[in-house]
Amino acid sequence: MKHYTSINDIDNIDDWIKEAKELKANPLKYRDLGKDKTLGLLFFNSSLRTRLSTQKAALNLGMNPIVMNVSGDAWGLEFEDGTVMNGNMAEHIREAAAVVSQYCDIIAVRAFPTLTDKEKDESEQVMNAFMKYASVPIVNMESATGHPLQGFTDALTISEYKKVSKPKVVLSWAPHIKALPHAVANSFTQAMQKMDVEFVIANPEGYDLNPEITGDTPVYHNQKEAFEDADFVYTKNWSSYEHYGKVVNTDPDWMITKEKIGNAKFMHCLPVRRNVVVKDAVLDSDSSIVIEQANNRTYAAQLVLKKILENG
Ligand SMILES: NCCC[C@H](NC(=O)CCC(=O)O)C(=O)O
Ligand SMILES: NC(=O)OP(=O)(O)O
Repeated sequence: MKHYTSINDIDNIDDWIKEAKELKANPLKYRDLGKDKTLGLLFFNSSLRTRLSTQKAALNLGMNPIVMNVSGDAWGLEFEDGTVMNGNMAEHIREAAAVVSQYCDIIAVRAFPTLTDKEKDESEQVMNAFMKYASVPIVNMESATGHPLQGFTDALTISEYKKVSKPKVVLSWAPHIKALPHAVANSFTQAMQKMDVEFVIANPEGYDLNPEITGDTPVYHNQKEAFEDADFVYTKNWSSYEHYGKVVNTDPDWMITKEKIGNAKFMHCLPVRRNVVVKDAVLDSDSSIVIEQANNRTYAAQLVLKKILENG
């Protein structure tokens, strides 16, 4: 594998899950694979889990991680071609990506969407510019439309906790005060579509995800109906896709409660706002597997880095 920018880069999710479980059982087995190799992590946005688990994954493989907060610390980056750069942006991505490629053997990038310019977000301008102008492999640490390290982590976690061979998995929208990206929901959907699970999505009217991603997956506008016999309830807020980037509903009736989820396991990528998205009683109960889910971020990232290192 050269780059890892989408769930579509996973050739066989069952094989990947098996390999990630082996890494989790023996995380230092390949500690010489990345010896003297450098992983550069570039953050255009905040992060706790991705920032730490991806570094931990690199360290487990013997790599040296170096981290930069691009927004604020680096020069403002211009992504448009042919512009007269007489505004705020001091450096073009063409030079920046080429230069960082000289220091790093793999570059990982986090860059959220604008949520105002649908066309620009869907063009994955930042991720694609790095792929084009860097000369080393690129890893997506959450881009405008996808969070494939999270999506694969979620598949691994469901595989670990499932009690039946084909569990029912529900992706449920929940309220939030801010307009959030679609990336996590998109990658989770794509990961579930590759797994042997019964997968459905629950969201209010006006919150249907990009139909090109949801495809044949059933979408319910009634949360109760969707939650019937669920084994896993994966919760995430996202802003409207149809009314792009807008918050068109904050109905607290969509918040996740103990009563609603019954015996299902509760999942969330984190960070999560307590008592807005989900009640304390869920997060503080045995139903919640969010901490182990976050633990799995390390092994998901480790497998991705391992596959890229082995390729080159
Ligand atoms: N990487 C995991 C989620 C990141 C981001 N969440 C956030 O921005 C939450 C911000 C807040 O709660 O203020 C998202 O939804 O894509
Ligand atoms: N789930 C996740 O990506 O968390 P961070 O935003 O803290 O990295």
